[in-house]
Amino acid sequence: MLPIEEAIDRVLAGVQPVRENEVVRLREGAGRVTGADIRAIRTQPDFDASAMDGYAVRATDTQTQRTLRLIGESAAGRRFDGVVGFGECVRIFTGAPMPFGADAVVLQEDVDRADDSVMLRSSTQTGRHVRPRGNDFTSGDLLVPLGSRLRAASVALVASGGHPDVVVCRQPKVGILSTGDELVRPGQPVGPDQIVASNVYGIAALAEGAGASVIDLGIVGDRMEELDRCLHEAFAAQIDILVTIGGASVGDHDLVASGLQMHGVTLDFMKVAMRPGKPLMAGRYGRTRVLGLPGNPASSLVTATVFLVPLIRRMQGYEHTSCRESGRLACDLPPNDHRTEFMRARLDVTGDGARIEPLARQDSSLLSIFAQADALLVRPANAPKASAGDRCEYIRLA
Ligand SMILES: Nc1nc2c(c(=O)[nH]1)N[C@H]1C(S)=C(S)[C@@H](COP(=O)(O)OP(=O)(O)OC[C@H]3O[C@@H](n4cnc5c(N)ncnc54)[C@H](O)[C@@H]3O)O[C@H]1N2
Ligand code: MOO
Repeated sequence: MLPIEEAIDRVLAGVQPVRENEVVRLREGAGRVTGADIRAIRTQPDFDASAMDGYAVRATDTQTQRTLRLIGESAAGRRFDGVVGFGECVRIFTGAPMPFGADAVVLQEDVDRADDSVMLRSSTQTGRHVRPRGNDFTSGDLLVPLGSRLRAASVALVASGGHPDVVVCRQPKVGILSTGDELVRPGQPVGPDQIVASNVYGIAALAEGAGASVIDLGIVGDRMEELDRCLHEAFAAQIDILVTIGGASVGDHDLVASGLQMHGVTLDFMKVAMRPGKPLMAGRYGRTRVLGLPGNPASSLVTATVFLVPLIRRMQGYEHTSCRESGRLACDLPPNDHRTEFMRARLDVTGDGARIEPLARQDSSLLSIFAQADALLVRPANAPKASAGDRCEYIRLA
């Protein structure tokens, strides 16, 4: 059986980022990867602006004059058109353009006012409480470089730079095919001996969270002709990654490995030294990467977290695909065998760092337990017994 690190390396080997660009509305841009350098097409602010509510003054005047004459008002969106002369001031509000002649703002808390007379309690200096033109950025400045994931602040920055749309890389396209005679869709009548196909929902959520677009390719029964027809349709859909669920093990009805091979998929490996998720296939069909995940719900979610998410990240150009963090065990653990174990666990992050405690039941069919887990505690292959307080690695679950 292949060690997990080697299996991950082999899945990621030679993966090229998707570099086909498309233009999306900015509201759809969050989480996407930029396909070009994004430069400002305006200057922000495009005028010297007040940073406070108060009075726009000529700083030098305040060295000699403490009483100034109020000659108008500058509000955000509606500037004062005149010029501030010697001994004069203008009422001003945060974000409003500085009037010509004025070069500082005195806070309203620091004056006494009687009608058109404004009495300053102290002098001020040039530039005080003024945001100069271009304080944030200037037209032509690089706002977000090519290949960056657009976060909340970056989409706001791109908007501020004057762009209603943004050039992004096409998302990696993942097709998910569920296999098994026993499966029906949620909401459909569940016959005797049938269960609801649940894995596709969890895996689609993981894939979309990692930045992919997902097509649900449906459910295929345990018959070779049916599987072959579905694979044909799947590859015709121009997907970057095909994920199959179930039928990956050694039972008489586990047809996926032979079905994939008959269809022309080159399988690189079919088993990994991990728990859960031992029956795991990886291969290629032309430029499409193929992952054959096991059917047990926890096994499929763990293998998707460990293999599919990094593959999607690499296809978006991320070098760092591993999301392991370090914490301390909350309890003792027995020695591990030759399979790296991913234990569904509770995470408690306090000022002293992360404490991590595996949940009591680790059976790979238990979605109710998985849904309570915050993290996967990683027990390396052949790890000796460990004690509460020992360092350990974990993968935070989204
Ligand atoms: N003799 C052996 N038996 C098994 C081995 C082994 O090494 N020798 N490996 C076991 C391990 S480990 C796993 S994991 C499972 C994986 O088997 P498959 O990938 O072939 O999965 P299935 O048999 O199709 O299904 C297993 C289980 O999961 C349910 N399932 C399947 N698809 C879905 C779905 N889309 N949503 C929800 N649940 C699903 C299915 O009904 C089964 O209960 O094999 C062990 N056996
Ligand atoms: O390795 Mo299987 O994934 O335990 O259930």
